Amino acid sequence: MSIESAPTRPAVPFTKGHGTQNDFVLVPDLDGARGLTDAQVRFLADRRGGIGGDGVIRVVPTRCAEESEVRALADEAEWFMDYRNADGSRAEMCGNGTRVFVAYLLREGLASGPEAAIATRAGVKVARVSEGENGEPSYAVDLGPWRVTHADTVGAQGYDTLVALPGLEPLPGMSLDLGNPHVVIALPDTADLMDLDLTTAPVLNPAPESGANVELVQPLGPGHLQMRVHERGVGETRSCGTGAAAAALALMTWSGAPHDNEVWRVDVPGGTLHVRALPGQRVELAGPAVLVADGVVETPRD
Ligand SMILES: N[C@@H](CCC[C@H](N)C(=O)O)C(=O)O
Repeated sequence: MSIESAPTRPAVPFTKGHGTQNDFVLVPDLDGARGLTDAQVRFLADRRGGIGGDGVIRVVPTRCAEESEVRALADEAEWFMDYRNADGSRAEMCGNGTRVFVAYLLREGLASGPEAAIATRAGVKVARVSEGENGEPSYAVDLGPWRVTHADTVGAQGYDTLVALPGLEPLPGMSLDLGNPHVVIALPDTADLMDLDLTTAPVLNPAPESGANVELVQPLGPGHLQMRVHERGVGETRSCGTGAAAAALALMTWSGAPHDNEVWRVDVPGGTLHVRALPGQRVELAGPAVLVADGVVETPRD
């Protein structure tokens, strides 16, 4: 095949952004005509052959979403965060992604703020932007309802899963639903969180049907914890917003029950997040969002 006759590769505009270094490639699809194949998502997320990110977010009108349950949200939220993990799989929610998505909408004049409602596969989420302590914008997102997944079967401590990690005895974990699935494990004081090998996925027993994001946590003091995470569809990431919320809620639950408006600081390798237990079994996540670059990339077709 001559170079002249090589098929053209679709040119895709993108913005690279991150929230506490959980990084995303955002692709505007403002009339819903573009779509993204799994291969295009994997290419965009590829750190060597593509742009690089833990996830890919298509910015698309809610009325153009493929899923009818999402289209039904169009009256409440104009824009849909079509979230895909780096392996191409679809996720219901991404806490850090919601902040970056709203930062993008505001920058592009697609929303006016200070409050913006966005559609996700786990319902409508409302974000409020304000000036953070460092003078940079801070985004607080009502992540909506949460629950301990196996509430009917759990023991007094709420453990329902055993988690195997390289070099450690199996540890008990608690499953939580934040729109997407999480298993939170409190590490013993004797284990060094930073030393854990998360290059392979922790093995869960029983294995959840749709997989899970796994958070390893250690309390650092009252209302303060540190966490590492292995994300479903990605691998270890430097932060996970819904994971930070799950971790804080698990610790609140283990020490009784969350109090209304109780706030926890969550330190992750990529920065710091704050989690607030809202009245009515809801939860809020607050943190930064940064847009770092814009460009156009030629992608494979499929
Ligand atoms: N990083 C995200 C979660 C992204 C989706 C997750 N990997 C899943 O498959 O559920 C966050 O900030 O919440």
